[in-house]
Amino acid sequence: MTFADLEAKAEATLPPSIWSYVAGGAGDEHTQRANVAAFRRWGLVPRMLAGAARRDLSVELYGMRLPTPVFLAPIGVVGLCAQDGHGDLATARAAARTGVPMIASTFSVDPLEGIVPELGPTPGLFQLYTPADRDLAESLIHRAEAAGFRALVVTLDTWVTGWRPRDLSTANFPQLRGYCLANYTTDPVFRSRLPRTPEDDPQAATAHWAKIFGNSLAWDDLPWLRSATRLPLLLKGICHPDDARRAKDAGVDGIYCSNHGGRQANGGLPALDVLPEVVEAADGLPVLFDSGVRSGADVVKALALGATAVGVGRPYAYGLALGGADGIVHVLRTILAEADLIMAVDGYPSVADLTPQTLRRVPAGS
Ligand SMILES: Cc1cc2nc3c(=O)[nH]c(=O)nc-3n(C[C@H](O)[C@H](O)[C@H](O)COP(=O)(O)O)c2cc1C
Ligand SMILES: CC(C)CC(=O)C(=O)O
Repeated sequence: MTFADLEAKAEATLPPSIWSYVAGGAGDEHTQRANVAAFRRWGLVPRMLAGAARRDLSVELYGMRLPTPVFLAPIGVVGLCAQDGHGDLATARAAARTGVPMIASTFSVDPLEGIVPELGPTPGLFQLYTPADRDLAESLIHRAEAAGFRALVVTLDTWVTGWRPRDLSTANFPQLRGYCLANYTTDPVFRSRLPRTPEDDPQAATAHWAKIFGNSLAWDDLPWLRSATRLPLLLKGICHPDDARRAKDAGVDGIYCSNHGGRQANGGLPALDVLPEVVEAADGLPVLFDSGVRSGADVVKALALGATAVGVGRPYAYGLALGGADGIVHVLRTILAEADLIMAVDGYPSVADLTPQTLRRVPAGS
């Protein structure tokens, strides 16, 4: 099915407030739409007789050979899209079945320790929303390491949530909060900060969580962050080449170019449009990318513009809503099959063959 079919079916399936949360974005959602539209301004140029009867879609990331160049972007409280509430476990099972790595959100509904066993040999990465309490941040990081996650992805663009009219009109956030706490109420440091246990006083636990959620990290915090983990460290939300350079200088292992799918700040450039300059500034560091990826053609274009691996976001949440782990597997296989077929037809046998020369700008208005 096409993304439009998937989206329409998910909207018809999910309760309206959950649909608003997942599908919605910041402001009038111009940037969210622009992320998608940006892919249409690039066209792939086919090459003939290029030996693409066999393709190799694998990529290398931190010593891991990934069978495909796609990963599952972190989606907080994705459990809301799952009929049984265990959306993170379903996502991990889909990752296990496809070999597509999963980035688990700090706001997973299933505690992080339960996610890795479901992944089998497929790598899991842990996404951190850095709480203001550093001991708690370190505790989350060390738990993620002990659980077997293979890299730490620190999200920088969501220390405060964006202006999201759909969520504001459904008053979603007060209700969502309670679902964000699984990795906190299981955390010894978080528990030690509360006068009574979260089981005895869930409201106080939620109030404390809300207080520490927002932490605007600064460059000065990077040495601490770097020293807090032995895992490869990536920064998510980098859209400016100077930030990519500075991150590299601070010793990070990877850049994650994303504008959070247009959920945080409206009025921004499409993430795809900033990808080439971020890749150049990253100067050899792996660059993960997401925001607006809806099809196999989109994956191929982001790779051609220099992404090391490409993140699928909303589409898999919709697959989860429609069919649990099977639904996510279906969405991933559809995207991957299309990417593979485009590379076959267009004569690009491997990811390394996809370069900026693979693309031309589509003339305006066509
Ligand atoms: C419902 C929802 C929840 C999200 N939660 C998180 C999160 O917890 N952490 C994070 O770093 N990004 C989060 N994101 C952003 C995604 O990782 C990704 O950047 C975004 O979905 C890409 O845009 P797209 O889905 O339109 O392609 C979330 C996105 C959605 C749609
Ligand atoms: C609970 C939210 C802050 C998770 C998120 O990152 C998002 O909704 O985009």
